[in-house]
Amino acid sequence: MVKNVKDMDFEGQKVFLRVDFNVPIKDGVIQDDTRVKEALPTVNYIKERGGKVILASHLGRPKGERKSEFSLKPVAEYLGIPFIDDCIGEKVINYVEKMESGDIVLLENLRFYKGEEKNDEVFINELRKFTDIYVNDAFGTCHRKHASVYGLPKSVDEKCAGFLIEKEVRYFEKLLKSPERPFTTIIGGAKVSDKIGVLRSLLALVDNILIGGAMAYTFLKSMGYNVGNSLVEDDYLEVANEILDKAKERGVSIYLPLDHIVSDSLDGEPEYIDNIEIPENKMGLDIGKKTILKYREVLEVSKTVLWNGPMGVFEKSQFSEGTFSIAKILAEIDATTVVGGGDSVSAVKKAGCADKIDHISTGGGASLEYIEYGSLPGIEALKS
Ligand SMILES: Nc1ncnc2c1ncn2[C@@H]1O[C@H](COP(=O)(O)OP(=O)(O)O)[C@@H](O)[C@H]1O
Ligand SMILES: O=C(OP(=O)(O)O)[C@H](O)COP(=O)(O)O
Repeated sequence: MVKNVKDMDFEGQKVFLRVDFNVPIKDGVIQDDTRVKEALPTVNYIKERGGKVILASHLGRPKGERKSEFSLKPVAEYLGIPFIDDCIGEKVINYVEKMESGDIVLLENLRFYKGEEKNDEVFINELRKFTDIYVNDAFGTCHRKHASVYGLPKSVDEKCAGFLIEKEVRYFEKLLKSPERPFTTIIGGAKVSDKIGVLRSLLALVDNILIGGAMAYTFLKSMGYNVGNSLVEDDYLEVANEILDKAKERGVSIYLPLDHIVSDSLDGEPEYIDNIEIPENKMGLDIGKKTILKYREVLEVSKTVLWNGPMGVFEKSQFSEGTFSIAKILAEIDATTVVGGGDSVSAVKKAGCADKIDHISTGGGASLEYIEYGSLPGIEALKS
């Protein structure tokens, strides 16, 4: 059984609260604060009940190195709370010893240490030194078997889930029980190797899969099309092929881009290509207008839509039309709509459509894996 915060007595306790503050930051400015805001009910609940709140998160993928662009300091400044420029060691232990009931502090990026992603025992022991109670509210990271999400809670007796995890799980449970059909999923973004496997399981659940973003080029290449310099994960070409074959067997329709916006580089001038194939030396950076039209047709007759991953490099205005168009279509259609993932949610908000989406999930990969397995390692680790 997984406990929740209401089952705990936080008074005077050191509470390690794992949150997902992996928010898009540009020049030190938070571009989308959804994940921060969604964690606040749990933060405030523990604070009001006298816990010493030690907030811990990752930001981006610094690969075990201390890199200033991945610092969580801007998030502490945004929240107006104290910040420690480390997440383990004497500095943290000494600070926590002086904390009083109701105090809050944010630690530096957990992924500045290799031990976090390796779920390393020594790193876990360091975190345990200042953990009386462990609370996980990092839904977006619950699919990772990392130290702060998996190893630490497994080694702590007093542990529970926060309000955000409860809310997300409740929503996905309901969605999965009896989704209205046709059920369409839209997958894009750049984390191809992370998300391509999930497509295999989604074949058992959905009627249509619309593919965009970098994910599309691995599929197109696997079908023998030229994709120029587009982002492709060559190790996954076979997986892509297998998914296409299985989809045919099961009668699931997979849609891929028919045309593209390409350029020489991420900062280059946009060029429209009215073709599935991409010329040598060009990279596909957004879906084209024919693709948008086709995807609209499918979405307009769908009754449940789950979207994770932008259709292009939407952070640059010249490559944002595909993503923003999909966001607007989702806002218009008569279907249950769910959008998950840091960047996808940011895109929906930038397009001004967030209030027309039924559920904005703080997890992209996490929500997909929840759907795949019916639980997540970070949630399993909370079971006593
Ligand atoms: N065609 C593309 N080539 C390179 N990067 C892309 C492409 N399409 C989308 N992206 C990038 O994918 C990133 C988001 O991917 P991902 O993290 O998988 O989504 P989410 O955060 O919503 O789960 C964005 O930064 C976007 O610029
Ligand atoms: O942004 C996240 O995932 P998402 O992009 O799938 O929503 C989470 O913070 C997990 O980050 P990770 O995919 O680097 O482990």
